[in-house]
Amino acid sequence: MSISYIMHLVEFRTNQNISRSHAGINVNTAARSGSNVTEPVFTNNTIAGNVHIIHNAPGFTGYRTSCEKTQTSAIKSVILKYKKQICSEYQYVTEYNSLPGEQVLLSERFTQPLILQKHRDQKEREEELRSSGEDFQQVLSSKSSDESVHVNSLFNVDHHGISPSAVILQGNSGNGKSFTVQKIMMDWASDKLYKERFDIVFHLKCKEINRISGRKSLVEILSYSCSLTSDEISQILQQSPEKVLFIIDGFDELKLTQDIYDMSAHTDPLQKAPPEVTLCAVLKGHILPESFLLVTTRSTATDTLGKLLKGPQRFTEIMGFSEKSVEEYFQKFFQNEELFRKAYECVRANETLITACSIPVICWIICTVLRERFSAGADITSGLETTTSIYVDFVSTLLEHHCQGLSQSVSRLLRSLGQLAERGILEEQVLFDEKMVYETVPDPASNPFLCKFLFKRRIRHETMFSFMHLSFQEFFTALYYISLDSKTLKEKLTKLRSHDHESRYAAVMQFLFGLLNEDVRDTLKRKHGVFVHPTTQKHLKEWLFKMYHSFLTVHCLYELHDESFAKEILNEKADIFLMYEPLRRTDCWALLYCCQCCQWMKQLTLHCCKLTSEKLSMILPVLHKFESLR
Ligand SMILES: Nc1ncnc2c1ncn2[C@@H]1O[C@H](COP(=O)(O)OP(=O)(O)OP(=O)(O)O)[C@@H](O)[C@H]1O
Repeated sequence: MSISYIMHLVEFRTNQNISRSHAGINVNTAARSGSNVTEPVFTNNTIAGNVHIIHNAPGFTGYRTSCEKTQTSAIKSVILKYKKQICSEYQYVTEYNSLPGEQVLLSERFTQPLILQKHRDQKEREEELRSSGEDFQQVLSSKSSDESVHVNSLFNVDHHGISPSAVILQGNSGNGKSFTVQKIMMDWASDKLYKERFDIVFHLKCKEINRISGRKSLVEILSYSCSLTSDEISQILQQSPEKVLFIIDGFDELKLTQDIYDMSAHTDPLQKAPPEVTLCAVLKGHILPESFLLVTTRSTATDTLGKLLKGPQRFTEIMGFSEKSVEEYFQKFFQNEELFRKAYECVRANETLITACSIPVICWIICTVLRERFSAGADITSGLETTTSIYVDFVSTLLEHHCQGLSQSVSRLLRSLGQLAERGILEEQVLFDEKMVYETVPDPASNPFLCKFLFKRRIRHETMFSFMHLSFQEFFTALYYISLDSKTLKEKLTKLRSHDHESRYAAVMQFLFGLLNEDVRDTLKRKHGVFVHPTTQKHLKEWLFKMYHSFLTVHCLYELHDESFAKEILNEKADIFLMYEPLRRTDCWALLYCCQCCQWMKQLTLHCCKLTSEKLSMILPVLHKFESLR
């Protein structure tokens, strides 16, 4: 028998006794029951003879032999090669719409997200979920000043002088966990991060581990996911386990089986077991207890992870982008000052979108659609993509790229989310208890649109769920309403309005019109099997004729983006626009779209702006900008 790598410890096991020794200089052997050791021959790395060998037996603390010293430099060169390989692979990102071979440099995209190192309480959560626009940015920036943490200090000692063995990095879907992991890998491999701290960093993706079949050891699992051979990995793990970092991405996606609780603890990196059992042995600290862990997860699986993971643990959360990071992202994306300014101003003038931009994947969607518009030479004054279309793109992106093995059909999932969202709006809730969620959504843990929180309630924990932001709750309500027949919809809207939720009602109405848009309707039907009920479209349009709320009308028309209908409505209802309500800066796009559709609207708007009440003056700089773009 020969083994191709040096063993630090070799166990020769007989049926009766086990004797251990440290290889290289001092090896004990014993015969199998009833037989002899048949002339074992030890030649450098080769051991011949009728012997049974178990690698890396527990208890090994690391002897440094002269032989090993030469291997240390061999290992160094293996790690160097590994780092080079990581750099060449991780320097690029493949975007969701990339064609084969199309890639973007990570450095041209990556923008520092806001990472907090604390659990927020119920009040703080509610505040984040309900605020929007400038208020929302204030909420974020108040946290960024004193509670934010940089990736390079994730493993630093705390004020008790304790450094964590395992760091949890929680974040909502699309908030940038995998992207941050890619950046950490890239920075480590290029010696910019954790250089002294970790000799080696392994990156394991849970969704890939799910696809591995059969029984596998840790070394085998690692060898599938990186360029190193099993032998190289074994050597590295044995050399200095306390300098090993495992980054495990997407714990929420790991398919856990009963085996992880039933199987006896295994401690050997070469012992085979179902892949999830092997991985959990690493998480629990049974295998390589001295090593370090960074595990990313959505909030829906954080409690399970916390129970499995070895200690001391540290909890951190990716909050997404602050206002400054959104601007930086746009700048990086467009790499052209004029286009960046145009795009950023567009988004800033839309309160809902600028708030949603704290979710990095939304920034990517918006920049991508705007770039397409710009390159097609679209006239910017015709407006940005509608808010609804961006939300639909977001839903499609998460369903297509961030969902593995949904337990139900997409249309059912969306419907159940809509029912939960509606109930929340009627009951004025943004946080839902478990009972309420399980009554409507069958499998909330695997739902990428829901977030889960644990709150301390006296001596217990309480689990609550929410949408990523109140605007998503409003969007999913509208998505549910749009497929109802006109009679039911009418009842629902009446109820919504009578609950005195004027701003919720207005937001749902805007999304409803956005969902009526022809392109959006087509996407929903084609991709997700969601149909607009035939009677509903007619009902909603009729309703708009009767509505006496000038700015809600303008926003609904903008979301619908049907020019001839907009003209018809505006001419019909000219009288309601003679009395302008106070303008907000965020009304610009909708207002300008209507100005485009109807000449008198434009004159009226400019006339009103000349009246310059304090609020009207807020809109002027933006209006002038648009005028100059013409
Ligand atoms: N820090 C960032 N800088 C630039 N873009 C980012 C950043 N974070 C995320 N993105 C963009 O958002 C997209 C989604 O991010 P990512 O895949 O990392 O989310 P995630 O948190 O891992 O989601 P999930 O939990 O669904 O797997 C990325 O493909 C990228 O376009």
